[in-house]
Amino acid sequence: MKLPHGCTIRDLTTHGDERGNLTEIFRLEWGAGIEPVQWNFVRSTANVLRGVHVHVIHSDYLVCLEGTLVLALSDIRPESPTRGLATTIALKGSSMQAALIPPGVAHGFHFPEPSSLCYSVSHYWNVIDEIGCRWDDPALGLDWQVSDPELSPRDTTAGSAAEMTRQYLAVREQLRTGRE
Ligand SMILES: Cc1cn([C@H]2C[C@H](O)[C@@H](COP(=O)(O)OP(=O)(O)O[C@H]3O[C@@H](C)C(=O)[C@@H](O)[C@H]3O)O2)c(=O)[nH]c1=O
Repeated sequence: MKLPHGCTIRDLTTHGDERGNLTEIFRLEWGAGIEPVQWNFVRSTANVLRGVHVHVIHSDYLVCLEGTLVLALSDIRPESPTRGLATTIALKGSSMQAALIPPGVAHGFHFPEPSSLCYSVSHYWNVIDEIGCRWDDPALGLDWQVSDPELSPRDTTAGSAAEMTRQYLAVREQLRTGRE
């Protein structure tokens, strides 16, 4: 499966015994492309959809611990070799994988069943870095296979993918010039 440039999916090894099981979900030495500063734990009820969001600053590193996470990715970076590439991948708690999403790759999470997600970020949560759009805007190129998901108020009133891209580029430029 082709992923947007810089995204990775890593298979994790689960060690089972009579008590249950244990899975290492992150080691710095794996070179996963992130040095986390914050970890979040998220529970979602069935048919919740979070996103679509894109970040200018931070990368996300996520593992579905229980249930199913359908991860949707859409590359909005104008300079990316995979610009416009969009795909969906099912990550399962029963066979854990870790996904890395770099800045500029718009993403959404759909949970078809009650699910738990653990994710870390490369930079502390900052509302400036929370840019989003309507999850079902056709311009994202995503084949969600979802109807009428549960959304947050913010995601329900989000604008178009074109507006999200404009905002992403404006914030990126603002941060670049602010650094100079
Ligand atoms: C993301 C985040 C939220 N919050 C708070 C804000 C709010 O009160 C509550 C729920 O936040 P949100 O509605 O923004 O959560 P959510 O819609 O799940 O936001 C997440 O969506 C996925 C798709 C991502 O890409 C994440 O980076 C993040 O944007 O938690 C924090 O305190 N720290 C955090 O790191």
